Amino acid sequence: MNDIPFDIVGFDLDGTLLDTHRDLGEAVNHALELGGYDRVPVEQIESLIGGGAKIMLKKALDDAGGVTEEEFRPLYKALLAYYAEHNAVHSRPYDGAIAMLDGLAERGIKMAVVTNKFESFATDILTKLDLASYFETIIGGDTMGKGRSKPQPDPIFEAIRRCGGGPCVFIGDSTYDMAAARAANVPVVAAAYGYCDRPAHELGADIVIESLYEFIPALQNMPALQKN
Ligand SMILES: O=C(O)COP(=O)(O)O
Ligand SMILES: [Mg+2]
Repeated sequence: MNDIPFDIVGFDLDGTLLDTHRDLGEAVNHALELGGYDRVPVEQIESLIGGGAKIMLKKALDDAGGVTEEEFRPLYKALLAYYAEHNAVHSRPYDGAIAMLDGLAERGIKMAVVTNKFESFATDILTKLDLASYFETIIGGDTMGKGRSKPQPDPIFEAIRRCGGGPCVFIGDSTYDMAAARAANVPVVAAAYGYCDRPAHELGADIVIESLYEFIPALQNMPALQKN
């Protein structure tokens, strides 16, 4: 029986379902080294995650002094090539993720991933971690076309559509997620354990959780704020 007031749950990926910062950090460091810059601690990369790989590398290079568009392009290409080969070396679901996904599946909830990663990377990682089958659809930063990724609402609308419609709640860890969910008019939960580019309680979420074990209990207590 479904005891939560939603039929659809949309998930951000990096910093929400999966701890991916080490693999992303290694990819950034690969590009930094190629450009002749010093490596940075992978923990430092966390706050750069959320807007996709391009923004992550841009921010890392800005911190290192900045580059021209011409210098940027080959480094970005190198990052993507490296990440394609090393995207699930250290990346793992957060504690409580599997039990939570099973709990939602038992309730007949349709689940979707809405990430700013490239769709192919997201699908590849979730497949390698044996998690892809939980999801009705995986929508990446490139799925909807240019200018239509989070913080735009488009990928959330598309996820709801692909899940057959119905009341939806979204969970994410960054300002991109909060803005996208607000623009799509769906309630939103903040993952305080993630890479929050702002303190979790300042993200403007309806609810803040400290671990994925808290997610289903939080949903049970959440009124259906919106029928889509
Ligand atoms: O890789 C990123 O920067 C963003 O990914 P996310 O949308 O899954 O957090
Ligand atoms: Mg995220």
